[in-house]
Parts: sequence; C-alpha cells; structure tokens
Amino acid sequence: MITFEGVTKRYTGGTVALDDVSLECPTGRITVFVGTSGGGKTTALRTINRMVEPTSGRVLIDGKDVRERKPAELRRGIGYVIQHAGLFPHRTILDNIATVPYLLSWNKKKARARALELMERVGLDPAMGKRYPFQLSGGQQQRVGVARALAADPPIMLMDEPFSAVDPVVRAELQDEFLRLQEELHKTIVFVTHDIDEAIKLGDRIAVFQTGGKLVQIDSPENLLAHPADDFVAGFIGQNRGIRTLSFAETSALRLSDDAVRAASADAAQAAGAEWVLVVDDDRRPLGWARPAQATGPLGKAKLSPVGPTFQVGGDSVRTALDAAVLSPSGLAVGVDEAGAVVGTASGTDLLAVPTHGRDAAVPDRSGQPGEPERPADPEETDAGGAG
Ligand SMILES: Nc1ncnc2c1ncn2[C@@H]1O[C@H](COP(=O)(O)OP(=O)(O)OP(=O)(O)O)[C@@H](O)[C@H]1O
Repeated sequence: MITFEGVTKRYTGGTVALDDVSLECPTGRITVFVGTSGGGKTTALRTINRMVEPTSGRVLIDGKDVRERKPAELRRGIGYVIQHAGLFPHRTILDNIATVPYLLSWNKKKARARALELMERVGLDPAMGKRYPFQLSGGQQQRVGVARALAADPPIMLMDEPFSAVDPVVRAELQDEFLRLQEELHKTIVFVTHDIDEAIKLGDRIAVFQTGGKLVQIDSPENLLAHPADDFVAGFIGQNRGIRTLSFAETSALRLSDDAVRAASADAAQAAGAEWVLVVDDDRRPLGWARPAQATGPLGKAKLSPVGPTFQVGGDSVRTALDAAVLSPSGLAVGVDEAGAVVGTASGTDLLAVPTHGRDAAVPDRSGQPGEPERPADPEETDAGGAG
C-alpha cells in the first residue's frame, strides 16, 4: 500500500503543485491519477520514488516513510514508465530491457534471458531484441518501456502517460495487454493520464486532481461516473456519463426471453403475428432475423437480415448489450453463451431495468480509503515492503 499523508509540494517560485493530498494506493491494484494539466499528477507520482521531495507531509510504502530509504535503493523496487518510453537510443532493445538487472549486477546471460522472457510477455517478437529503439514503432517502443520497468520484478510500477504518444488503435491494444499482464502480475500500479476514458478502463481507483494540486475525489470508476463529487469532476468526466455507467452493469442478472427465437425448421406461419423472429440452427447459433409476414415455409429458407452484434451473457456489460439492441433490425439484443449459442433476447427496456450504480443510493467515497475491491486480486501477492 502506498499512502500519501497530507502531502504538499511548493516549487521554488511559489507554484503549489500538490495541496495537502491524502490518499491510498492499494497493494496489487491500479490507482489512476487523472485531472487537468498542471494538476500535480506527475509531481504526486514522483514523490513516491523520491524524484520529488514533498515540502510537507509524508509518502509511505507499507507504512514506511520513503525518506528512510536511499533513492537509488528505493527505485530498484519501483518500475518507472514514461511517455515516449524514454529508451536509451544507442542500446539494443535487449540491453534497454536489461538496464536494471545490469545495475543489480546480474550476469549478462541471466539478464538477457530475463529480457527475452519479458519481450514475449509484453507481446514483442524476441527477434527484435537486437534492434535499436529507432527501428521500432511507437507502440513497440512503449512495450519495451513496460518490459524494462518490469525487468527486476518490482512490486510497484509508476506509469506516467505511458500510452499517450501512440494512435488510438495501438493505444487500445496496449491498454488491453496491460490489463492482461496485471491480471497475472498484481503489481501495485500508479498510473497518470489526462484521459478520463483511459482512467475508467484501467483504474481500480481513480484520483481526480484539479489545478492547484487539490485532490477532488478518489473513487472506483463506477462511483466516479455515477456520483461525481462536484461540478468540476462532472465536467471532467464529460458527456454520456449515464450511458458509460452501464459499462459496469452486468448482464448476468438479465431475464432473457425466448419468445422471438425460432428454429430454422419452423414454419413461417407458426410465427405469424411476430414482426421479427431470430432464426437459430440446431445448436441455437443465430442465423439471422426474419419477418414471418414476408416469408412462407421454413424460416431457415426465408430472407434473413444479419444478426449484427451480440452480447455474451455474464461476460459483456449492459452497455454492450444496449449497443447490440440499437444495431439490431428488431431492436432486440441477442444474448449468447460462451459457445455462441443463443440464450435469449432482450429489449432496450429490459436492459435499462438492470440495476446500476447510477440509480442506487451509494454515497461517494471521498475519504481516500479503498472500498471493496473491484477486481479480484490476491492481497498477499505483492510485498511492497520488499522493494529493493
Ligand atoms: N520543477 C518544477 N519547478 C517549478 N514548477 C514546477 C516544476 N514541475 C512542475 N511544476 C509546476 O507544478 C504544477 C504541477 O505540475 P505537474 O507536472 O505535476 O502537473 P500534471 O498534472 O502532471 O500536468 P500535465 O498533465 O500537464 O503533465 C504545474 O503548475 C507545473 O508548472
């Protein structure tokens, strides 16, 4: 656990970059610092590895003040990833990744073996190990940056806008892989971004900073969307807040209907009265939508409109299901199981009846105390105290 206790940072010249910030970054979780430019996010991040010393207040790792540790020793237990990756241009990719192992005096063979293992882990072809950074794309360089930060297996990772310099498609890929990696590694991660969508996608906890270094709210993504603490946070989250809340509503609680589902062998006459029916094969896989009134004989032989997007029951959110309903010719979303077989259909009204945080009476948590974990993780897994 990383703890900020009343941390203030006043730079020479008088700028207050952090104003009495108290918060906790739980072990094994991703805490995202988000907010306006100049809000003090980077300053806050850097107080953790002593690149910035607070004017007053304390930063603790597992209860121990970071000032009790020598910066070099402290930083060996804290991976650091920055925008544009910050790779050494004249070192090969392998040697870039092995930077910290070399500093820790690992022998060259072991350090390179570790670097190769990490290349695979972050989705890089190990054959690229002999290249130099300029011979890699921006997205590949960022992966190297992540691999380099992970090389000595630090329990803590600080990430300062690590995915900002790449295009949106690559960025989404990097984010997905980062989340997959975190599911395996359970690092204690503090992640700085300008982008509220990135914060909501990646964060277990989100801390919103306002210009002047004030922490305005720290909360789960669900609560932040449903209950912004004030107009600043609401404005920062932006439009479509209600719809975005549906990303956190589960489809497992949905009651799906079988009324509109028909076998391909069923006769159109049996479905008379229904405007649309979903035609399925023997394994209940969806074949398409049919209008019984315009068909004769088996529905499988009728003119079918494409099924369009479906949603996986229990796997996808209500937002995905609502998207499927909007895009469906019938206005009904098709829910499938893991094998792709149709479980049933739901209308937009059915979908909006699912309880969400946006409609419950939960009170936002502004205390800085972590609430119930949003993502399962083994709290025993990480030992930040072993840093260095
Ligand atoms: N070394 C420094 N000396 C003086 N002022 C600084 C220094 N570093 C940062 N600041 C000021 O402190 C404030 C907070 O800066 P910081 O970089 O922490 O904000 P940020 O939220 O990370 O901003 P951005 O999103 O634009 O990167 C800003 O007003 C900045 O100009």
